[in-house]
Amino acid sequence: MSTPLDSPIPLPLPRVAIIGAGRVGSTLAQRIAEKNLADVVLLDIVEGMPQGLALDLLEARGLELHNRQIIGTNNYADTSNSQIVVMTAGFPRKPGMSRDDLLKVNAKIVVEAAKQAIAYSPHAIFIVVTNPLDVMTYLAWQATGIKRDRIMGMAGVLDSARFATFIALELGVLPADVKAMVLGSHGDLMVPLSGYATVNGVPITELLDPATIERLVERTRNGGAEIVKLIQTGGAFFAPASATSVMVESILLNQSRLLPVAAYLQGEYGLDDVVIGVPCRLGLSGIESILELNLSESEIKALHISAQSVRQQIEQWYFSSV
Ligand SMILES: NC(=O)C1=CN([C@@H]2O[C@H](COP(=O)(O)OP(=O)(O)OC[C@H]3O[C@@H](n4cnc5c(N)ncnc54)[C@H](O)[C@@H]3O)[C@@H](O)[C@H]2O)C=CC1
Ligand SMILES: O=C([O-])CC(=O)C(=O)O
Repeated sequence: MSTPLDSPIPLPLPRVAIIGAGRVGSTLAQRIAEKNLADVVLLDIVEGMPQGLALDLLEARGLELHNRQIIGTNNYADTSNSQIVVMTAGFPRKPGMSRDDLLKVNAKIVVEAAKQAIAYSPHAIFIVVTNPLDVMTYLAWQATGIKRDRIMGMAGVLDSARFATFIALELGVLPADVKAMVLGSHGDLMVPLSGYATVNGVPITELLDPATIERLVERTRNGGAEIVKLIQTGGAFFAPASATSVMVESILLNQSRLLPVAAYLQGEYGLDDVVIGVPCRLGLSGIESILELNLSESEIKALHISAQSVRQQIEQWYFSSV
């Protein structure tokens, strides 16, 4: 006779749907599978392409020693009951463009795709990656109608990783020893917090002079454009995929990590009805809490200027779409 212990009910494997199987989406699929975090459904409008990428990733499974399922599809029904939906569908910018130049073309794609995805995964947590990031996250939140703790944008983890990289390169220390935090919108008005950047707990203000820190801050603000200018045909995707996978991991493994995440604010930092990067705890329920740091007057001012630019973009979109 079997007991419940003899025949445990198999737990459903976590599933992550990635909408948009381009460079960021497909690299993220690889990261998630190889970190053994979840099964992955890669969806794109281009026929055959996500299926081909999924097959390619499957053929690497035995070599990479994981056993995660990877499905490529053009059909939202295949994304059903995903725990997380990551939105990477849309156009990347080309040299000379700002992220905001993508607003019109990507808004339509993201709104439509978010509506389709939520219909099949009504309990999913959404992570938006498509640019312009903060506005796309706001529009996806509206399109899905889900609570604010279940929707967020990826930008701060990437921008902070870039800031940490430039600090590590400047000082010749291990990147893993550098911790940095970048808040605000994902654009020229982002707010790198130099006072919170440390090398194993030692503030960088003790290690670098103000002019050098300002140079590294400027390089961070320009980090995406620097890569777009070099690649020419699109933007960064390795580090963006890594940054997104860190968020996915913190949610699925309930790590409750404190990460800079684009979140819908309701009064935090004196800001309301806008999406902007702030420190959040990420766990199984999505955004568990938003941490309000004791920022200096100039940092708060910079955050508000950043939020104002996001608001203007949101208004511009609604104005042009009525
Ligand atoms: N938040 C961030 O820090 C970052 C944001 N990005 C943004 O992520 C987006 C994707 O970048 P890449 O992967 O490099 O671009 P990509 O061009 O390589 O991939 C985009 C994919 O979206 C697909 N797509 C377009 N319309 C679609 C629809 N309606 N439904 C499903 N799929 C659709 C395309 O067929 C393409 O495969 C861009 O907007 C880019 O600016 C990229 C890097 C970092
Ligand atoms: O720069 C871009 O267009 C892509 C992006 O957001 C980034 O790499 O930070």
